[in-house]
Amino acid sequence: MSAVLAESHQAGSDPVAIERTGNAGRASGIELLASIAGQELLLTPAALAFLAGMHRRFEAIRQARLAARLERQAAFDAGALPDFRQDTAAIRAGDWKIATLPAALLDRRVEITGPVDPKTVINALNSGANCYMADFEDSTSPTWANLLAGQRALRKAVAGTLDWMAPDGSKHYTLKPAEQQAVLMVRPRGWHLDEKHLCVDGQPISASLFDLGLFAFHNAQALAAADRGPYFYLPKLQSMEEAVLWNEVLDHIETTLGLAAGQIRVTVLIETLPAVFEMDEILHALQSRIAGLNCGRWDYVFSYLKTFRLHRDKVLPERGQVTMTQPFLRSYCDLLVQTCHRRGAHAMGGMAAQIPISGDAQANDAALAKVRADKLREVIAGHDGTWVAHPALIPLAREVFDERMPTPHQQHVLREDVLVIRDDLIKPSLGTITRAGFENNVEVCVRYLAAWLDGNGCVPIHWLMEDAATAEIARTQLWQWLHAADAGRDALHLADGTEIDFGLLDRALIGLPSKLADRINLPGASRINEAIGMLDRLCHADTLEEFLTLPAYKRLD
Ligand SMILES: CC(=O)SCCNC(=O)CCNC(=O)[C@H](O)C(C)(C)COP(=O)(O)OP(=O)(O)OC[C@H]1O[C@@H](n2cnc3c(N)ncnc32)[C@H](O)[C@@H]1OP(=O)(O)O
Ligand SMILES: O=CC(=O)O
Ligand SMILES: [Mg+2]
Repeated sequence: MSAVLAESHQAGSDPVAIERTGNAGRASGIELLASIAGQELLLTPAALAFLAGMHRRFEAIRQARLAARLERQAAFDAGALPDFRQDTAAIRAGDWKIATLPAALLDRRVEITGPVDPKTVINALNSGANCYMADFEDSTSPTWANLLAGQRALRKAVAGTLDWMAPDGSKHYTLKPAEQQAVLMVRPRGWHLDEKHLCVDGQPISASLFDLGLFAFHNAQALAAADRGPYFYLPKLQSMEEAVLWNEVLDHIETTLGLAAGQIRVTVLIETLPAVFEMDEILHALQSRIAGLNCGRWDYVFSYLKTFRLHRDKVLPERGQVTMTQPFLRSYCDLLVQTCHRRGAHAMGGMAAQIPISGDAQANDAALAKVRADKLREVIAGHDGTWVAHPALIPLAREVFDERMPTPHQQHVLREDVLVIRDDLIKPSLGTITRAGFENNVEVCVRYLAAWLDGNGCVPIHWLMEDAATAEIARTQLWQWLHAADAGRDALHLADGTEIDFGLLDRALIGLPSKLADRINLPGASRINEAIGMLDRLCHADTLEEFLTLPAYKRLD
């Protein structure tokens, strides 16, 4: 084994054949289309061969699953409504449980999430939370540099050697001892995304396989030896079949890397409207390796909007009014808790968008009160744990869960009182669209997109955490409101009676640069005009773009 391989593959023996990049790599079908210093330590020939093997085995199935999404959406666009499946009724009716949970995942009352830069990784692992979800998805802008810096940071964190010096030398960050660290979980990007910098046989590899595969390749054995995983969060699934695909991928990884069957455990985000109708089926498809389901509320609202993009009777009020106490979101959480606990899985709560507000005690108290109310709602509903966006929120979330959940989890709360039917899950919420709500959607979208294009995937805007999922809600609402008048239908109106038309959008976009002019330190300030142009095009397009990050990724790197 070469020095590089010996350094980069902790297991000591290569489980897969080695191929080479460069000219020889092109001959082997593997091409790296970007280069940053030190990447060869992660993208070793063996790691690349491992990723290529997964691509060759699973790419056609991934494409079939993505095509199935479009087919299903075409039916929704034609008027069909999502519902529980008839062909899987036996799975829902059956009496079965998921595999016993590992000790490290029994008590997950507070999970912190955050992007994968070294400082955040250290702060999150040291934060006192039970778990840390290292996020390559909603909160990471997937520049090549961010992805590889993240993989490198996580690899060093698993090895216990990660440290980081603030650029001005003012603080040296080091990890606490392993037993005091949060349990690491990693969230790869979703099935819809490609990783354009790594091509196999002329095709870009799936971003999910790249993120998860590379992490597993370098860390799985060390984590397994410490009985700490590997553990993953799986995002944006839309169907049982997509869970089957994940299960096959994870089986393959276990076999190839010599892990015990079922060593990899996953938590699936239920964050699309179609998936809420297949929760039992998703648990069943991943029965031997699932640990829980999570209410990914922001993408869930985005998915509701997207699914019903052409359903005039399902238009939601402005973003700020679509809170978790709205009946359709309450039903989603209740059904998730009931489903999980019936099967022996954890029912994880989600993320309140409020973050601590520095320099304004009153506003800070109000923000924290909202987070507290959200966590209280979750623990009362029967959730086994929750998410926080910021370390300062951990004590608050822990206090609420400790008080109401004296046991490590509350799987004994079966929620047999819950009776959720299809119509409960698709009921639109009442409310209004105000001028401020419209303009806020425009501002959030532009500022988030600008930050993302600049390599920053999570930013505070007006003291709310904004990431890809929250920005998607703003973007999709704008498109839906603006296109409500298509095909000769009546336009929608703001609460003040103004018709929602493209003039309204134009005025909001034109006014933005001057509104933000004195904020030169805004994340992504130099990309604001580009973001304005993108939002303008996305809103004018006749069809709704599936994901904001698909066209945006073409402009990255
Ligand atoms: C819809 C979804 O998918 S939710 C999941 C995805 N979203 C997330 O994970 C949100 C993660 N949160 C964040 O990225 C950040 O909290 C932000 C961007 C919202 C705010 O960050 P900042 O403006 O840096 O916050 P602030 O200045 O108050 O940070 C104070 C300290 O806490 C740290 N910190 C803030 N958030 C986190 C976090 N999530 N994990 C670890 N450390 C964090 C900062 O690094 C900073 O550390 P330092 O004192 O050592 O310099
Ligand atoms: O990933 C979480 C969400 O709310 O979206
Ligand atoms: Mg999400």
